[in-house]
Amino acid sequence: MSPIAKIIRQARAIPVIVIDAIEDALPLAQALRTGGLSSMEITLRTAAGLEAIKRLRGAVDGLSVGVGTVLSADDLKRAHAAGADFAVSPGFSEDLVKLALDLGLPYLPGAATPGEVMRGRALGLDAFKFFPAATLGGPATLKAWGDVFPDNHFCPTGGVSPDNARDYLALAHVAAVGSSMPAPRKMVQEKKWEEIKALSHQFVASTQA
Ligand SMILES: O=C(O)C(=O)C[C@H](O)[C@H](O)COP(=O)(O)O
Repeated sequence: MSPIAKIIRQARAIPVIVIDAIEDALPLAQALRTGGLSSMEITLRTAAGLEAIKRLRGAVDGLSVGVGTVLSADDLKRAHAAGADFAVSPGFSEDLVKLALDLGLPYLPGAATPGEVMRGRALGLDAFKFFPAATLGGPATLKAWGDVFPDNHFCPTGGVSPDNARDYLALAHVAAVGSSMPAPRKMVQEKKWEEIKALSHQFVASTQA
């Protein structure tokens, strides 16, 4: 199993974070961790994302900090330099896969079709983000993928909630689920750390058997 497959299998529940204010990084990370989460994916959708990754490097015990919305080689290089533990893209790019391998950065590209999974496998990958999961057919699509890619590890993201997380995780090749549910952007902006802690608990509970 590759390092990224191990990371997502261990995490099981991955919160996808959009952060606007850098001073929110630490209290947010602490709320997620206290809520039982062991990883977070900080997207590069905002300027504060990269700085948040830098600040959180090794800052919260037991919390691995990944980077999300990696769209370019530059994104990947900057995230690596910032100390990201892993990187995630919404889609598939051979160039990014090769760069991540060169950098030695555990990398989870998105896959929306079996063809993309096959291209990733050809480069030695064994783990993929299935995005956007709900609109691509949800657990039913991943069940069909499991018949042909039983040795791969998937992280469905997009429309995942405590109501359907178990439907995904019941599939052996689903290693983890990703969701913005534990820390909605507005709630982070309003610094509602107690609510985020409670939602994190709820998200974690929904991923347990
Ligand atoms: O930013 C990225 O790199 C993405 O891939 C998108 C996020 O993973 C989804 O937006 C989360 O989806 P929701 O949990 O339905 O809000």
